[in-house]
Amino acid sequence: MTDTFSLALAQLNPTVGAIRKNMALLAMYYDRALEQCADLLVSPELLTTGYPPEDLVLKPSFQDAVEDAVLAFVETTRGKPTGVLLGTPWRVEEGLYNAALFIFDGEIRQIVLKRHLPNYGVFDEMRLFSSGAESAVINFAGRKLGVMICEDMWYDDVAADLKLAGAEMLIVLNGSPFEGDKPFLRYDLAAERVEHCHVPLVYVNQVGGQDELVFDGASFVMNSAGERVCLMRHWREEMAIVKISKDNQIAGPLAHDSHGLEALYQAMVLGLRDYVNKNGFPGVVLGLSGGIDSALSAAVAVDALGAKRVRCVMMPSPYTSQESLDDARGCAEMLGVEYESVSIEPAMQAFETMLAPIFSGKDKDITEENIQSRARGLLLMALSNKFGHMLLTTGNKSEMSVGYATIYGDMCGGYSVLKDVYKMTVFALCKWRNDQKPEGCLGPDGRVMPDNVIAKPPSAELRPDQKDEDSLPPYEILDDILECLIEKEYSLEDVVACGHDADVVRRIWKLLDRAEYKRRQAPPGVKLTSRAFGRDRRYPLTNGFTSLI
Ligand SMILES: Nc1ncnc2c1ncn2[C@@H]1O[C@H](COP(=O)(O)OP(=O)(O)OC[C@H]2O[C@@H]([n+]3cccc(C(=O)O)c3)[C@H](O)[C@@H]2O)[C@@H](O)[C@H]1O
Ligand SMILES: Nc1ncnc2c1ncn2[C@@H]1O[C@H](COP(=O)(O)OP(=O)(O)OP(=O)(O)O)[C@@H](O)[C@H]1O
Ligand SMILES: NC(=O)CC[C@H](N)C(=O)O
Repeated sequence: MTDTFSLALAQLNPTVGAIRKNMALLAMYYDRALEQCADLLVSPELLTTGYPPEDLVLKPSFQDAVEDAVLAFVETTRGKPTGVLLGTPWRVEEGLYNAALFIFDGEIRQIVLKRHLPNYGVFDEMRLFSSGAESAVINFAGRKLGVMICEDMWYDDVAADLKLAGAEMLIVLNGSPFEGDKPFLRYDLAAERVEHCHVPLVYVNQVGGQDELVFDGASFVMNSAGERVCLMRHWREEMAIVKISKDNQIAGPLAHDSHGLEALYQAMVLGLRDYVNKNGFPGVVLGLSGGIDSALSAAVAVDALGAKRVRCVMMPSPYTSQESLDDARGCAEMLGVEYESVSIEPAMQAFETMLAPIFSGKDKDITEENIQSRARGLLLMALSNKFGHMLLTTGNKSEMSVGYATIYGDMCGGYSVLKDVYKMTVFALCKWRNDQKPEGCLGPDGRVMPDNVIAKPPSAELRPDQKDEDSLPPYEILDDILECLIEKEYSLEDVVACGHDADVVRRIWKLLDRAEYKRRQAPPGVKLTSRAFGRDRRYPLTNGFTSLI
C-alpha cells in the first residue's frame, strides 16, 4: 500500500448525447490527473452520455457508439499510472446497465453495476436499465474500494455489502440533480453510510444544466468520523485532488456551501446558460414589461449570458402606464442590455377590424385581453426567427399553477427560469440580487432593477387599472395554498386546517386542475423545488377527481 492514496474528483459538465465531446472532456481531465500524479480519477455517473440520457440510451447505434468511444479511451490508459472510475451505460450479456468501469493500464479491470434504479419524481431508470444484483470491492493500489452509483447510496444495503466485502473507502458516482436543500440531504445520507461502515466516503457529482434539471456539483469527501473534510465548489466544472493517508487522514479543498436564495439563483443562471449554450443559441430575447417577472428573468439572463446576448423589448399598449415604461427602461439601463420599444396598438386595431364582422353584438371580454398577449408573443417570436435568439418566457410557478397566463400569448417561448419559482420567492430573489452579485455571474455589480419594480403591486395591464389581486388571493395566501396542494399533496381538510378559507382553497384547487392543459404545453423551465411541473408532477389533463367537502 502506498502511503497516500490520491484521488482526482472530476466534477464535470457533460452534454447529453455528445459522446465524443464528453470523452474529450474525460481525456483532458485524465491528463490533468496524470500531471498531478493521482492514483485514481473518479467521474460522475454516466459521464460518457451525460445524465439523464433518457430513451437515447435505448438506441442500439448509440450503445455501439458509447462502447467504441470507451474502448478507445481505455487504450489510451495503457502504461499510465492513473486508474479511472468511469460512469457509463454498459452492455453485459443481454442487459444494459448503468455502470462504473474500473479502467487501468489499457484494460477494463472490473465492472460495477448500479443496483438501485430510481424510478420516481424526474427519474425513469427502470425503463432504461437492468439492475445489478451484487457488489464486490475493487482492489487497487493496496486499497479496497467500495464503489456505488448514486441511488445506491440512498439505501443502506449496498454500502453494508461493500463493508462486509472489506471496503476501506466508499466511492459514489452521481448524477444528482439540484432542488432546494438537496445538498444537505446528500450529506445526511452520506453520514449515515459512514456511521455504519466506519470508512471515508467520496461523492462525485455532475455539474451543469440539462433541459429542466440542473446539477449543482457540490462533490465532497467525508472522513470516517462523518466530518465533511472536502467540498468542491457548487455550480462549477472543476477537478479536486484529495489525498487519503494510510490512517485515513484526508486533505482536500473546502469550498463554501451554496444554499437558500443564492442556490436558487445560481441554479437558474446555470440552467439557462447551459440550455442556451448547449443548444447553440446566440442569446435570448424577452418582453420587458416593467413588471417584476420579466425584470428578474432579464437579470438572470444577463447574469447567465452577459448583457450583449440579451435583447429586451417593451411592447406598450394603450393600457401601459408611464410607470411601466419608466421601470422597463430603468431595468434595461441597469442591466446594460439592448432595448427596443414596439407598440402593439396597430396589431390590436388590426385584429379588432378583422374580427368586427364576426364579433358584432358581442361585448369586449377576456378575448381582447388575450389578443394583446398574443400580439406580444407573435412579435417576440418574429424577433426570435429573424435574429436567432431564443424567446425566454417569464411566467412564475404561482401563475402557471392557476393558469393565469395566455396560452400562445405570454406562454410563448423556449425556456423559463421562473417556472418553478412562486411569486413570493420572485420578490425575495429580486431583493436579494439587488443587494449582491453572486459569484460567477456576468451582470452588473450593483442593482439590477429599480426598487419600484419590487415595491409596486403586480398588474398585467390588459385593461385599465387591473391588478393581479383583483382576481387572485394575495400572493402570500395563494402561494401557501399552492404549496400545500402541490408540494405537500394535502387534502382540502388539511389545507383548511392550516388556516385557509375553504371556498378559496376549493377555487384554487379547481384552477390548479383546470390549468393542467396549459402546463402540458408550456415551455420547459429549471427545476428548483421537490415538485416541479413537468416530469416531477404528472397529472391527467382530463381529471374528474374533486374534493367533496
Ligand atoms: N382542458 C382543456 N384542454 C384544451 N384546451 C382547453 C382546455 N380548457 C380550456 N381550453 C382552451 O383554452 C382557451 C383558454 O385559455 P386562454 O386563451 O389562455 O385564456 P384564459 O385562460 O381564459 O385567459 C387567460 C388568463 O390569464 C390571465 N393573464 C393573461 C396574460 C398575462 C397574465 C399575467 O399577469 O401574467 C395573466 C388573464 O387575466 C386570464 O385570467 C380556451 O379557448 C379553451 O378552448
Ligand atoms: N408592455 C409590455 N412590454 C413588453 N412585454 C410585456 C408587456 N406586457 C407583458 N409583457 C410580457 O408578457 C409577460 C406577462 O406579463 P404580464 O404583465 O401580463 O404579467 P406578469 O406575470 O405580472 O409579468 P411581469 O411581472 O413581467 O409584468 C411579461 O413578463 C412580459 O414578458
Ligand atoms: N441518478 C440517481 O440515481 C439520482 C437519484 C438520487 N436519489 C439523487 O437525486 O441524488
